[in-house]
Amino acid sequence: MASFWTPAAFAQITGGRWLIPPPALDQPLAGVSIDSRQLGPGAVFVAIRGERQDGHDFVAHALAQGAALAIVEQEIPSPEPGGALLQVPSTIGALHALARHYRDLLGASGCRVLSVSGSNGKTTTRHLIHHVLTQAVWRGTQSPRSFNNHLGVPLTLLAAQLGDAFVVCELGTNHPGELAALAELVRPDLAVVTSIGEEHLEFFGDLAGVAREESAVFDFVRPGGSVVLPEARWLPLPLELPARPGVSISRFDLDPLASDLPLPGLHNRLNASAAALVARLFGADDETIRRALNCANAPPLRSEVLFAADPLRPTVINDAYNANPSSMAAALSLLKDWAGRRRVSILGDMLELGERSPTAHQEVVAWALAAAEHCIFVGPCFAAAIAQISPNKAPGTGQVAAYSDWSTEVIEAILAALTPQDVVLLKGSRGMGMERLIPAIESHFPSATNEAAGDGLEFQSTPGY
Ligand SMILES: CC(=O)N[C@H]1[C@@H](OP(=O)(O)OP(=O)(O)OC[C@H]2O[C@@H](n3ccc(=O)[nH]c3=O)[C@H](O)[C@@H]2O)O[C@H](CO)[C@@H](O)[C@@H]1O[C@H](C)C(=O)N[C@@H](C)C(=O)N[C@H](CCC(=O)N[C@@H](CCC[C@@H](N)C(=O)O)C(=O)O)C(=O)O
Ligand SMILES: Nc1ncnc2c1ncn2[C@@H]1O[C@H](COP(=O)(O)OP(=O)(O)OP(=O)(O)O)[C@@H](O)[C@H]1O
Ligand SMILES: C[C@@H](N)C(=O)N[C@H](C)C(=O)O
Repeated sequence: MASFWTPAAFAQITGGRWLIPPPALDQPLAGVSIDSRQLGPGAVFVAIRGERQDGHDFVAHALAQGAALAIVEQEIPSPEPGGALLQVPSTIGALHALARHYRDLLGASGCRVLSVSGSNGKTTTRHLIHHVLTQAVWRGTQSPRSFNNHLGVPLTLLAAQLGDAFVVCELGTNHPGELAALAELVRPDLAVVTSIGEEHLEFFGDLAGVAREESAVFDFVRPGGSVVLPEARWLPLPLELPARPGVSISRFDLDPLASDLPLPGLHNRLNASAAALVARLFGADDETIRRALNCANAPPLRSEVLFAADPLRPTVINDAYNANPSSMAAALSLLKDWAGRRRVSILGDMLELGERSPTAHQEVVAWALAAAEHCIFVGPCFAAAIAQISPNKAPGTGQVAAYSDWSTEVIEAILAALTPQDVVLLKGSRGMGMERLIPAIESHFPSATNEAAGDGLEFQSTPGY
C-alpha cells in the first residue's frame, strides 16, 4: 500500500471512486478536517451531513481554502478547478475506516493509544494525562475540547503524528452501544475509566445501565494492555471486568502526589490521581509527576476558579460545562468545603435524566440547601422541585430563589443577590448556558485590577466550549 498520507491510500482504504482524480496519486496530504472553516493547505475535507448543515455545501469553500481533496457521498456541482473529489457510500464510514487504519500505523510506529471514558471527569483527566506526560518527556496528542463522539474520536486519532509517544482519546456515550463502537476504533493500549455515576439516564435507565455501557471498553483493550480504574470505594457499584489474559488492571486512589493540585475539589484530586497512575505506568518518576500536577490548570468551564484575587468581585467557581446528579454532588461538596465566605449556589437544570429527573432535581435541591447559605435555581425542573419543598424554604425567603427560565430580569435579580464577599458555584447542563452569568458579573462588579479583568478575558477567549 502507498504511504498513508496520499490520495492513493485514501482511495484504497475507503474503497472510494474518483469523481475527479487529483493531479498526482502520491502527493502528500496534510491532515483530515470536517470543517471548511478550519483546514490548512493540503488537508482532506470530509463532507458530513450535520444536524443543521450539510458539509457537501462547503466542499467548494474547503477546496478554495487549499484542501487537496474532498471525500463526498454525492457529486458536487461546479467544484473548484483542480479540486479532487473521492466518492464513498458513507463519509462517516470513510472517516472511521481511515482512523481504524491509522490507529494500526500509530501502534506499529510505537505510539501508545490511550482511551479515557467514564461518567464524569473525562475531559479533565484526559487533559491532566496529556499535561503530565508532556511535562515529563513524551510527545503526544490529545482530543481537542470534548471531541469524544463518532466524529471527534476518529478526528483525534487522525490528528496524532507518527512519531508521537502517545495519543489520548476521550470516549463519550449517551446511548447504549456507542462506547463499544468507539472503543473498537481506538483499541486502547491503556484504558482509563474515570468514574461511574448517574448520567444520561434517559437512555441508560439506571446506574447498572451506565456501568454496563462503561464496561464495554474493557473488551477492546489490546493484549498486553492495561486498564486503569478507581478503587472500589469510589465506585457506586462494582464494574464487571471480563477475564482478559495479558491485560493488567491497576486501580487509583487519592494519590499524595496530587495533594497540592491547583484545581479545587476531591473529584479533581481523583482525576489527577488517575493521571499520576498513567504517568507511572509510562515510567515517569514521582517528582516529575508531582511537579507537573502542581502546575496543572482546569479546562474551561470545569471547576475554573475566577476572580479569586479580586476584592471587588465574588469568587466564581465556573463549573458550567455540564451537570448530572453525580457531578452536582461533586461540585456542591467542593462549595460546602469553601470556608469563611457566604456560599451561593446558582444551579441550572440537569438534562437527559429521563424518568429520574424529578427526584434527581429534588435531591440536588436538598444537597444545595445543605451546602450553601443562598441557593438560586434556574430552569423548569428545579422550579418544579422547589415548589415541592416546605414553605420556610420557599422562594422569596432570601435563602432560596427559583426561576423557570432565563430573562434579563432574572439575570438582574441574581446579580442583585450577590456581593463581592461571596463564593459562587455556577453549574447546570450545557443547554442551560450558565456561563452567561460571567460577563454579567464582570459588568456588574467592576474589576479592582487589570490582572483580575484578565480572568474574564481568558474565559471569553475559549468560545468553543
Ligand atoms: C459535525 C460537527 O462537528 N458539527 C459541529 C458544528 O456544527 P455546525 O452547526 O457548524 O454544523 P453541522 O454539524 O450542522 O454541519 C455539518 C458539517 O458542515 C461543516 N461546515 C459547516 C459550516 C461551514 O462553513 N463549513 C463546514 O465545513 C461542519 O463542520 C460539519 O462537518 O459546530 C458546532 C458548534 O461549534 C458543534 O457543536 C458541532 O459539533 C458536533 C455536535 C459534533 O458532534 N462534533 C464532534 C467533532 C465532537 O466530538 N464534538 C464534541 C462534543 C461531543 C458530545 O457532545 N459528546 C457527548 C457524548 C456523545 C454523544 C453522541 N450520541 C453524539 O453526540 O453523537 C457527551 O455527552 O460528551 C465537542 O464539540 O466538544
Ligand atoms: N471524577 C469526577 N467525579 C465526579 N464529578 C466530576 C469528576 N470530574 C469532574 N467532575 C464534574 O464533571 C464536570 C465535567 O467535567 P469533565 O468535562 O472533565 O467531564 P466529562 O466526563 O468530560 O464531561 P462530558 O461527558 O460532558 O464531556 C466538572 O465540571 C465537575 O463538576
Ligand atoms: C455536553 C454533553 N457532553 C453533556 O454532558 N450533556 C449533559 C446532558 C449536560 O449538558 O449536562
